[in-house]
Amino acid sequence: MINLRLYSSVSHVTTPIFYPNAKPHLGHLYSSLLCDVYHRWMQLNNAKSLFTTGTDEHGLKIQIESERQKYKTPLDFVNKLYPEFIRLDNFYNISFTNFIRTTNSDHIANVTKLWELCNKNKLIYKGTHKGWYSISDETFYPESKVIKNPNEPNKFINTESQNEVVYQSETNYFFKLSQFQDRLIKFFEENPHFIQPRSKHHQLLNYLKSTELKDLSISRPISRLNWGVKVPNDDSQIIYVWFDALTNYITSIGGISNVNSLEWKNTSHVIGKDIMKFHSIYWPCFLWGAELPLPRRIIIHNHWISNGMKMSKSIGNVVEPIEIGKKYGTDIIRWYVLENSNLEDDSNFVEQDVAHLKELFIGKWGNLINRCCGTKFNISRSVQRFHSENLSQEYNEIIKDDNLRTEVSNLLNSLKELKIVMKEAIENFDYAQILKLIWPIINHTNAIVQISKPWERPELEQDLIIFTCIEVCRILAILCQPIIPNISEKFLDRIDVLPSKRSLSFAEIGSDNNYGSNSNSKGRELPIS
Ligand SMILES: Nc1ncnc2c1ncn2[C@@H]1O[C@H](COP(=O)(O)OP(=O)(O)OP(=O)(O)O)[C@@H](O)[C@H]1O
Repeated sequence: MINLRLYSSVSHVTTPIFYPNAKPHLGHLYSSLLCDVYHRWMQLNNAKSLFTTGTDEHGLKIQIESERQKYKTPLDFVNKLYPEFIRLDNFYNISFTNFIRTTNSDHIANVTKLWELCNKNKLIYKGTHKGWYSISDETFYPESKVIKNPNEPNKFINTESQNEVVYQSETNYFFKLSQFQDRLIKFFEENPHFIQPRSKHHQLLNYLKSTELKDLSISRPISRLNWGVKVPNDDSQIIYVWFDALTNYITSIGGISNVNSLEWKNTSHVIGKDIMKFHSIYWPCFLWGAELPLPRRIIIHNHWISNGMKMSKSIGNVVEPIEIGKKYGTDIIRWYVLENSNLEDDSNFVEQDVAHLKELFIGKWGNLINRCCGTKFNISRSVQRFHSENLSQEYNEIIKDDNLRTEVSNLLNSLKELKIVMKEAIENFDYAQILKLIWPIINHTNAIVQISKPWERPELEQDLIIFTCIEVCRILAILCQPIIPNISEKFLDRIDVLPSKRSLSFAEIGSDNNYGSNSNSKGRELPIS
């Protein structure tokens, strides 16, 4: 049991678990970043926050790739590749709290248990399955979605993902998915926020209303697929990789016995649109089939594109995130990726824009802090003098210039507005909206230093202007910790903000009455270079 008195709330966010069939790329980093910012924000807000990621290690795609690369067993193959995902996370400060590997024994026990619960409820039966299977997508496609491959006339592809399909006929276990069609439609209609963004909710609802759900094959004969969890009481069949993979979300909260927990009720699954059918249709039905509650919601994001196609391990059209992070800095990439994407649209990676962003960080934001830390000023004295939540009287009395007073008041209003927008935007994973508001605030603060020339003003006026500008820098650095943890830390260190005063409650004007003690000394390093 969680002691809620210690926390303002409880939250759990998950990335998809990724196939370790090759090294991760920018797309994987994107899903992880969306979750990391949410998780860090929750923690900054004093919430108990869990963050699950991991690797989906079973299935035909892994089996085939491991054979192709001449590994002794698929386990040897995934053992070699799963650390690459952890390496990427560590490199980018992705602060997951739980890493699930589907080859772990506790996970396998959960998959077996979920199967048994669905079976007990008479939702699983044995039958013959004929159809077009895509190994790459690990799914069957209906005849209507299969065409000849225009480049290789002897082969076939499906029209959804364009990946190759092969015809298979075999004995499988089936899940009675068709029974859940009306319940799904009703649930989506009554819970329009379960699938976000709204466009995806409508897309799924339209699909469900126009397409008859067929029962789903949820096992493969061991002769075709041997790398996976065995069907309980039938050693000749292996459980379908999606039934296995989706269960990881329950493994991460401590297993099926914990699904009535607050963590589960507050779980947000973040996924790419390529896997929305599995999460939005199959997953709720598997859970209902076992009489288990659903998570809070599913957040679906679009893709990073390269050469006009989804960036993908199998195609190889990828941006290598560690290389690019070494070149520009991980926080610059974190910011770039989040500022140049949104859930609704596909995004293109443009390296020139990353270089430009880095210049902005150094030339605008870093420079603003350096200016305030100049030896002509005294941040500590300014803070001692003016730390107060309401400075309007001081501004009226000390700053005689009407124009400057108006500029300062507008600046402080945009800072307040940012905090309000941030709360809602983070809840909706809409980070670009926040980041676009930050540069105008920095530019505005720089302009105020430029036009007011505090170095030419009497001490009291100078201190008030410096106090205002450095408060903007301090508050922005506190608010941006979830997005750029390293750079924010450097900024806050540079102005000597105590580690105990970096939580969200200190992101208010005047809330820290004691910082900047040594900031205007000569010889202090630049915050970023
Ligand atoms: N181009 C992309 N843009 C955004 N997210 C992506 C992208 N590629 C993968 N992802 C993330 O990874 C998930 C899929 O993981 P997976 O390991 O199957 O990646 P993949 O590169 O598409 O793999 P493969 O090419 O082997 O099919 C997506 O749902 C999404 O969360």
